[in-house]
Amino acid sequence: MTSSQPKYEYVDSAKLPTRWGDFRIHGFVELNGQEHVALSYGEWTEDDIVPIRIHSECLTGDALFSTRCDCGFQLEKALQNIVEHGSGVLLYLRQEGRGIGLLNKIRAYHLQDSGMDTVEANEHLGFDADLRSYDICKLMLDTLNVRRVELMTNNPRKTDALTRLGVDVVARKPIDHGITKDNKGYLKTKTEKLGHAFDPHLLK
Ligand SMILES: Nc1nc2c(ncn2[C@@H]2O[C@H](COP(=O)(O)OP(=O)(O)OP(=O)(O)O)[C@@H](O)[C@H]2O)c(=O)[nH]1
Ligand SMILES: [Zn+2]
Repeated sequence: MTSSQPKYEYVDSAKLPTRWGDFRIHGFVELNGQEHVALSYGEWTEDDIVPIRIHSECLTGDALFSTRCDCGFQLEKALQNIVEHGSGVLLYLRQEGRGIGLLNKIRAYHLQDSGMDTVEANEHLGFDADLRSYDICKLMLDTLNVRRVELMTNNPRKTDALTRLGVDVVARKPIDHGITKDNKGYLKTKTEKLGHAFDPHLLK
């Protein structure tokens, strides 16, 4: 393989009506076969600031209604925010379990059931705390003609990654939805060990 070969490519787009409004879905694939999607809503020009969310796959939270994390709540809120604003993009990255995969996340949950926190559990299994890469976001945003964004996140790594990729992150919008008795400890650990920007009053 030569270094000039693209690592990812755009595949196709289609309509995607949702509970909140009519989105379009855009498919992308990495050379290793990993598939990702972006949802877009409304219209913009390349000078506009577009609200976006980079969402990491969480089967348990996004599809199975888990309250162990905040993912499902954030996903819904992001789509609602986009429709309310009238335009925006959700990048749905298939990086389950912060990149360790679904079954390893279940192993990590089991360790957390016995008292470890989310970072300790990853490390016990031989993984770094966070293995995610955001490089494909650049191709996704370029394909959708998005240059300037308001990023919905509490995770400063996402802001830094987009900025390094040449995306103009004009603002960050906190997304503090879905704090439950089951995930407060997890969110506190994210704040203390992973640098997430949660309002400490919300986690009391
Ligand atoms: N390894 C591991 N992954 C987890 C755990 N709980 C949630 N995840 C994964 O973490 C990812 C979501 O990351 P979060 O740290 O919740 O949030 P974030 O995406 O970094 O930040 P926000 O943009 O603020 O939501 C998803 O891929 C989840 O599957 C856990 O205990 N262990
Ligand atoms: Zn989750």
